[in-house]
Amino acid sequence: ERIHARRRLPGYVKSLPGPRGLPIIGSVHELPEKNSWLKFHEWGQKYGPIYQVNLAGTNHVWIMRDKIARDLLTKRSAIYSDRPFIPALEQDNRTSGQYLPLMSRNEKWVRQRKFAKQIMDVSEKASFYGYPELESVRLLFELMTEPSKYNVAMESFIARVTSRLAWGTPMPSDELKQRARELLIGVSPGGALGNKLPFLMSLPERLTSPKAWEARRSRTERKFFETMQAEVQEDIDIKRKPTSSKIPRPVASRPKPSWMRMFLERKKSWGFGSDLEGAFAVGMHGIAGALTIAAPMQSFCLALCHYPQYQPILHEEIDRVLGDRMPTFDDMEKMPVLRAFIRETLRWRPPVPTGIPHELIQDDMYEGYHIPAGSVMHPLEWSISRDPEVFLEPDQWNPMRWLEAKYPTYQEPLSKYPTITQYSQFGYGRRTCQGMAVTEADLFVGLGSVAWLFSMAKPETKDAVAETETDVKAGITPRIEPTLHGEVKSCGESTRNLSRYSKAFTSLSADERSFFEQNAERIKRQSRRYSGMPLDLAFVESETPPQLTPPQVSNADSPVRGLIATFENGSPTPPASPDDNDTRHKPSASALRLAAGRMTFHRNDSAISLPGEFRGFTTDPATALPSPPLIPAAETSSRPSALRNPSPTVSTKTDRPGSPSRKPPSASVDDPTMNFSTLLIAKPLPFNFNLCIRNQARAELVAQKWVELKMQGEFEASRVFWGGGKDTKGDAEFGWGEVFA
Ligand code: HEM
Repeated sequence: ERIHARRRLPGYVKSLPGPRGLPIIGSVHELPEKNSWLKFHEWGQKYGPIYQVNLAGTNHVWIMRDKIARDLLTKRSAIYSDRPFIPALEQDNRTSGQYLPLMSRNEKWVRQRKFAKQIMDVSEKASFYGYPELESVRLLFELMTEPSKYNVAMESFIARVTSRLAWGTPMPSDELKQRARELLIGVSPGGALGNKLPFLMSLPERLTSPKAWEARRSRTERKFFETMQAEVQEDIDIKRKPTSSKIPRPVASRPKPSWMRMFLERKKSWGFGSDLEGAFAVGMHGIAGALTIAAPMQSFCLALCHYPQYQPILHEEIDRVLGDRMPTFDDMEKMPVLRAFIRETLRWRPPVPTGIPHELIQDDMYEGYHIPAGSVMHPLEWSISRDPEVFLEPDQWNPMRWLEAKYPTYQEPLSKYPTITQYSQFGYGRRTCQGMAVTEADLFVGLGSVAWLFSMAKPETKDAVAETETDVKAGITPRIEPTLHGEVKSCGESTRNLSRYSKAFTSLSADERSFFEQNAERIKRQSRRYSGMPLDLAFVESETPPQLTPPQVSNADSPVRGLIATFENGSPTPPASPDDNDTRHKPSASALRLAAGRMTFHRNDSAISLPGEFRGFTTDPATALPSPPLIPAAETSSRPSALRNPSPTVSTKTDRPGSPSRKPPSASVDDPTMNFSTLLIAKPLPFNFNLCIRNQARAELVAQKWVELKMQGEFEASRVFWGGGKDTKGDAEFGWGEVFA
C-alpha cells in the first residue's frame, strides 16, 4: 500500500528519508531493547532532522529539531493534534474519556482540558497549598535515615505531594505509584506485550495473560479512582455539616483543598458526562504527576555526582538566599542557580526522551516532503535537547549554559529565567502538558531542600584510589573526585578518605600555575566574600601534603569549610576569616597547589571562573576573573573519562530535512550515566552514591520539624487497598500486577 502511495506522488514531491526496513515488520528488528531513543537519534544523524521509519506497518516520523516540531505540531496543530491508538489498553484510548493525554481531540478532550487548566491555575495561585514544602520535610528525614533508598524516598515525595493535590491526603500515594507504573507499562511501546503483538488483545481474557493483566489493571484503577472520589465526598459532607455551635470550625477540621474537591464542589460547571469521568479526570492528573517528576529528581543526583565541580555554586546560592531555612515556592525568583540546575537536568536526561506522539489526520507537505495521513509524529526530545546549534557540548551537564551570557541559551531576567515552563520537553501546540507549573514547584522545593541539606558524591572504589596513586607516581594530574563518603549522618566520617587526597597533590601544569599565580589573591578574596563553601578552592604552601586525622575536621562548624581550612594549614584551624587582610594563607609562588576536594580541573571547567562571570555573584566588576587558560586534554589526565569535556562542535550550518546532520558527541549505552529504565518515562536505575549532611544544625531542624508534623498527624503511613499481603497483590479481581523497570 505504502509503495503504491509513493509511486502515486507527483514528481516534485519527495518521501521523507529513513531506513528501508524489511517487508511487513519494517525496522522493528533494528530497535534495541534498552534506550531506544539512542537508535532514533542515530538514525536522525544519518537521515536528517526529520525522517520516517516503518514500524510493523505504521509510519513513524521522527523530528529532531525544535523548529520543525513547532512548524508542524504547533503551527499546523489543526491537523497534527490527534493521538495514536494504543492496542494494549482495554478500552480505546482515543474515545474512552479516561486519559486526557491519550484522547483524540473530541468533546471529552475539550472539557477535560478546560477542567485541567482550571484546577492547575487555582492550585498554582495557592502555591499548591504548601504541599511540596510539607512533604520535603519527610523527604529529607527519609534520606537522612535511609539514604540507600533515595529513589523510593524521591518517588514517595512526588507521589505524596500529588496525592495531596488530587485528593487532599497522602495516604493513597503507594497505590497511586503502582497505578502509574502499571499504566506506564500499558502505554509504553516497549512495555505490555499487547503493544508488540496487538492480536493478543483480541483473544479471550482466559487465553492470554497480557489481556488478563490489562483487565485487572483497568478494574483496579477504576475502583481506586472511585474509592478516592467517594472518600473526598464523604469528607466534604462530614466537615460541611452544620454545627449547633456558632464558633467556626478550626482549620484542621475543614476539608483539605484538592482537585477532587474542586470537581465535586462545582460538578455542574464542568459539564462531565458522569461522576466517573470526574474520577478519571482527577485520577489521571495524579498518575501524570506520580512518576514523571521523580525521574528528573533521580537524574539530578546522577548529574551532581558526575559533575561535582558545580555543587559549590548551588550551595553558595542556597546558603546565601536561604541560610538556615528550607526553600519554599516563593524563593523561586531569587534562585536562578537552582532553576538552572533543574533546567539543565531536564535537558541532559529528558524524562520523556522519545516525546509523546501526535497523529497526523490528513496528508501534508513539509519543505517538499510528503507526510502521509496517519503518520505517528514524534518530537524526539533526546535529539531536540541536543541540538548542537543551541546547546554547546550537548552531552555535558552544564548548568552554566543558563547563567552566563556567553552561552546562546542564556536569557534575562534571571529572576524569571531559566525556567522549565514552555520548554519543549512538555510538548507542542494544543497538546502541551498541563503540569508544567506543578512540576517546577515540586522540583524546586524538593531538589532545593535536598541540596540545602546534602552534598552528593560518587563512592570511591579501591580501584579509583589505586589509580590515583599510580597517576601521582607517573606525574599525571589526577582527576580529583569528591571526598565525601559513606551512607553518612555526618561529614566527619568522610575524613577517613582525606589521606587519599593528600597523596593526590601534584604539580600544576605551567599554564595552570601561571593562571593561579596571577589570580591567586583575587580568587582567595572572592572565595571568602562568597564564603560558606565558595569554590572549594584552597592553596597549600608546603610541598609536603598535610597529615590529616579524622577528629580535626569534624570539629569545624561547616564540614567542607573545615576541610579546606585543614588543607590550607596542614593543621586544624577555624574556617577562613572574611578579613581580606589576613595574610596567613598567602600562597608562595613556587608551591601553589590546587587542593580542592570537589574541583575537577578540566579544560573549559567554568566552575573556576565563575564568580567573575556569573552576574548573580558579582557586584564589583574590578574583582572579575579572566577565564582560565585552556589546558590540552592530554595534560589533564591520561585516562578516558566520562566527565571530560569534548571540544565544542558548533557550526553555523542549518539542518535541512533530508540532509544528514553533523555528528555531535553522543552519549552511548556504555556511559555510566545511561543506565535507564526501558519504559516511556526514562528514569535512572538506582545507583550508588554518598549523601553527606552539610550542616548538623539543619539536620536537627529537619528532625525536629518531622517530629512536630508527625505528631500533628501529617505523615501517616501509606494505606494498603487490596488484600493486605506483603506484596499487596490482593485477589484475582483487584490488586497489583507485576511491574518491571
Ligand atoms: C517532568 C514532568 C513532566 C513531563 C516531562 C511531562 C511531559 C508531557 C508531555 C511530553 C506531554 C505531551 C505533550 C504533547 O503531546 O505535545 C504531556 C501531556 C500532559 N501532561 Fe505532562 N509532563 C510532566 C508532568 C506532568 C504533571 C505533573 C501533570 C499533572 C499533574 C501533567 C499533566 C499532563 C496532561 C494532562 C497532559 C495532556 C495534555 C493533552 O494531551 O491535552 N504532566 N506531558
